[in-house]
Amino acid sequence: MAQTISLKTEADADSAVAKAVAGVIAAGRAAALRHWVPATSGNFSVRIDAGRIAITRSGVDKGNLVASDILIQPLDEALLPGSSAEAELHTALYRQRPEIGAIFHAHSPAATVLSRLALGEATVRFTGWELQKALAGVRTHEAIVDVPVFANDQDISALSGRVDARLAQPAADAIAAPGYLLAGHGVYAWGATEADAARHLEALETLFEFELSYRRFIP
Ligand SMILES: CSCCC(=O)C(=O)COP(=O)(O)O
Ligand SMILES: [Zn+2]
Repeated sequence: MAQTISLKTEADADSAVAKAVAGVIAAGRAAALRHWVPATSGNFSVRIDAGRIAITRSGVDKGNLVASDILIQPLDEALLPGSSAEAELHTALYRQRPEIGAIFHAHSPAATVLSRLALGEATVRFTGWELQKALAGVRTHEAIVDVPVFANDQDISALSGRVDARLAQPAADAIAAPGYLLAGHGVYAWGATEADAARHLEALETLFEFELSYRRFIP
């Protein structure tokens, strides 16, 4: 009996890994179809369990991922060889927020351009858009939703520290979006599940496009 239980537990663990890997592959393909991850940019991760994530290797085409392009990264260990250049931005967030199940990073034109325009404001603030309601916790177009903007940095540990510090102190008068912008670089979005992270990424990308268009008409 004990042997049967142990085999079942191993099978469950294998299936959790396979499900997370499949989720990463699907997220990369979906982003590539939208032209959000040009030239190997972007990185994608899905939580397997409390202590592990599946995450894309560095430098691979995120639109054509195969299982060997994905690493199984323990959250309490050093980054594996071949890790994404930005893996620490994923692992730090998963460690701090157990409710996060997936994190997707893209280099879409709207996120990359708007983040540069908004760097001086430190935040992209949305209000008045019905699509805001696609973001967790937003119930009305009248809500005020903040997306923090950070200066880009090649020192990912330093950047990760700044992201963690700022996300820990959201504005009292706004709802914190499930994502942030890196100026001239792209967007990070997350959710409790892969589907939530995908919806958040799509909603944020579209809201960035709205905002860019809208800003052309206002002084
Ligand atoms: C070619 S884009 C420069 C690196 C980057 O910003 C990115 O998102 C992809 O890096 P990775 O190491 O995860 O492939
Ligand atoms: Zn990037």
